[in-house]
Amino acid sequence: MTVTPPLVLDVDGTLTRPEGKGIDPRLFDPLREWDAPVVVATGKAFPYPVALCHFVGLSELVVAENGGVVYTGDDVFFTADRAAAQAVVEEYRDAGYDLGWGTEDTVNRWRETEIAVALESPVEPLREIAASRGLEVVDTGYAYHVKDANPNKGTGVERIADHVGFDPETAVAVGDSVNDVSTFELVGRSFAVANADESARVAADEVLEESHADGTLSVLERVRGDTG
Ligand SMILES: O=C(O)COP(=O)(O)O
Ligand SMILES: [Mg+2]
Repeated sequence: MTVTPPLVLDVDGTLTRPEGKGIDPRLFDPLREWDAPVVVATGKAFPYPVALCHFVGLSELVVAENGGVVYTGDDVFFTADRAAAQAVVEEYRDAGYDLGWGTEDTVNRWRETEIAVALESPVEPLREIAASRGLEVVDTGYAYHVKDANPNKGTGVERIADHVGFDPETAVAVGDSVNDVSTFELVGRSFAVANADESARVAADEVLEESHADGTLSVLERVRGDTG
């Protein structure tokens, strides 16, 4: 008899299909029917994971903005300040660079605690300006995130686990990039999908043979407890 573990799931590169084809719908039913808490831990702005949970029919247990925003299902916590990141991007813009998202910029529009910059934009000047203001730049493979070094996905998951009442040591995490290292370090068992970056591969207990959502589906098969 095995018990179904809580899950901590990254989104981009982990629940998605390759080549920008969005979330793999084969995950919807197993996640909705998962017999333990499912925490979505992402670098995306807060509304994105909330909407994902809402439309898939999951409880809203959300770490957004790489730990800057945490929703326990009852309370929202903001653990970093957008103003500091905003100052970095103002200086970056003044130096002639662009965030790369176009005029409406829905990537940052609802972002409360950090700012994301497109991978097409030059990263070295961004890193220099961020460092001079005590912030860091995290490259997830999907965007550069200008953020406070302190909160991370792991601190957010810890807060949710405490509130919901599970031991992170019993949880299983799946992810693909450096912003998942903190959750991999927190939980009892961690998996990097085959498309994961070097940091995630090194931090994970196991690197999967399958990539993207195929990898996550294989983890669900393996760790799901007996129902009877
Ligand atoms: O927003 C990003 O850059 C990456 O998002 P993720 O943490 O869900 O992979
Ligand atoms: Mg990811």
